[in-house]
Formats: sequence, C-alpha cells, structure tokens
Amino acid sequence: MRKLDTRTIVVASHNAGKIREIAELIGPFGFSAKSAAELKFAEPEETGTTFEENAAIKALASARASGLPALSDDSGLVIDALGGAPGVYTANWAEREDGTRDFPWAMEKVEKALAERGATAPEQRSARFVSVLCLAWPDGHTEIFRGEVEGTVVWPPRGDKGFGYDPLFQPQGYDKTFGELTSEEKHGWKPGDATALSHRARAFKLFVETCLTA
Ligand SMILES: O=c1nc[nH]c2c1ncn2[C@H]1C[C@H](O)[C@@H](COP(=O)(O)OP(=O)(O)OP(=O)(O)O)O1
Ligand SMILES: [Mg+2]
Repeated sequence: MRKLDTRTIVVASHNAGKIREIAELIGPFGFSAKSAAELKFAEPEETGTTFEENAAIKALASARASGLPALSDDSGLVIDALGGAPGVYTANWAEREDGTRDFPWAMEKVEKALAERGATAPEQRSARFVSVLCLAWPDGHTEIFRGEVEGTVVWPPRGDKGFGYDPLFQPQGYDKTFGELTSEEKHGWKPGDATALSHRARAFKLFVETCLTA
C-alpha cells in the first residue's frame, strides 16, 4: 500500500461530469489536479473486460504521459435483469456511430431491453452503479478502490442534475434519482464522514483512507 506523497496529480478522465465530481471530492484536500482532457492526452483504448482492468489502463496511461501520479475512474451501471449489462460497456451503449454520446437514447435502449424481458416492476429492476478508482504512479505501481451503490432503474428518467445515466437510477432508500439530487447529496460524503452514497464517493473514501490518511 503506497501513500500519495505529492499534491499534484492528474485526473485520468475525459468525462466532464466525472472530472467535476472528482474535483469536488478532492477539493478539500488541497490538491492541484489537472485532467487528462485538459492536458490533451489521447484517450487510451479501454480493452479490459473488468472495471479494474480499464481503470488501470487509463491511470497508467496518464501517469506515464505526465510523470505524475494519476487517478482514473472506470464505472458503469450493472443491471441484474440484463445479466449485468451494460456494465463495463455502459459508455459504449451511449455511443452513436459518429462517436458522440447520446444518453437519452442510451437510457431508452436500457428501458427497451428491460421491457423485452418483462421487467416492469421495481423489484425486477434492481441495479448497482460501480466505480473503480485506480491511482497509478509513473513507475507502474497501482492502487485500486471499488465503490458500489444499490438501487433501481426507473422509467421515465427524472431530473436534470448530474450526468450520464443519473436520471435513470434511484438509490435504495431514496425517493429521488441521482438526476434529482444535488452533487453534495449524490456524493453523500465529505472528509471525516463515516459513510458515502454514490459509487464514486464510496470508492473515493477508500482512496482517502488508504493513500491520504497518515
Ligand atoms: O455517476 C454516474 N452517473 C451517471 N452515469 C455514470 C456515472 N458513472 C458512470 N456513468 C456512466 C457514464 C459512462 O457512460 C459510463 C462510464 O464509462 P467510462 O469509460 O468509465 O467513462 P467515460 O468513458 O465516460 O470517461 P473516461 O473513461 O474518460 O473516464 O458510465
Ligand atoms: Mg471511457
């Protein structure tokens, strides 16, 4: 287990919504964090079959390109009635032929797949959001943290906060979707808190406890 011994890191992502959330989570720790998007790093091909593999590919690419520690996030929506799909292919499900992302269309695809399987009742629509964070150093060392949050796929999508599939996902115990929660509510965590809500905040809390706390 390696501690982070610098306050300058790269956020190894090209997704604006994720970059904003990671910036919010890391803000109180006084980091200077530039994203791979800002640094104009090429997006590495995500050839892994697990969140862990893809997170490591992205973090190692940014760490080697920058010479700095890099923190990546590989995430997705895992739906039980779809045998775990879209899972590691959650971003691919939103990709149009021209390479642009269309989330309203992706959410309709998810709904069609659930309807085809007759999964209309909430108890047939259980799902979890998964986030795997990887902190990688230029020498190839990696630390991996996984966070998950259980919930239900709703239809129609609700809320215009957040990003991606947020309007489709209602976390267990809440009557709002991630799209209806503020980002503070979605994280459900600040430094010192014993619990977190979102998959990303749960993984981030482990990262803090492992790599930032003395
Ligand atoms: O909290 C979330 N709220 C809504 N949607 C989310 C969330 N977390 C992941 N997602 C979706 C977005 C993307 O379609 C896929 C992750 O794909 P993933 O490859 O990890 O990210 P990405 O390609 O968007 O950015 P990048 O790889 O540059 O970090 O899951
Ligand atoms: Mg990606």
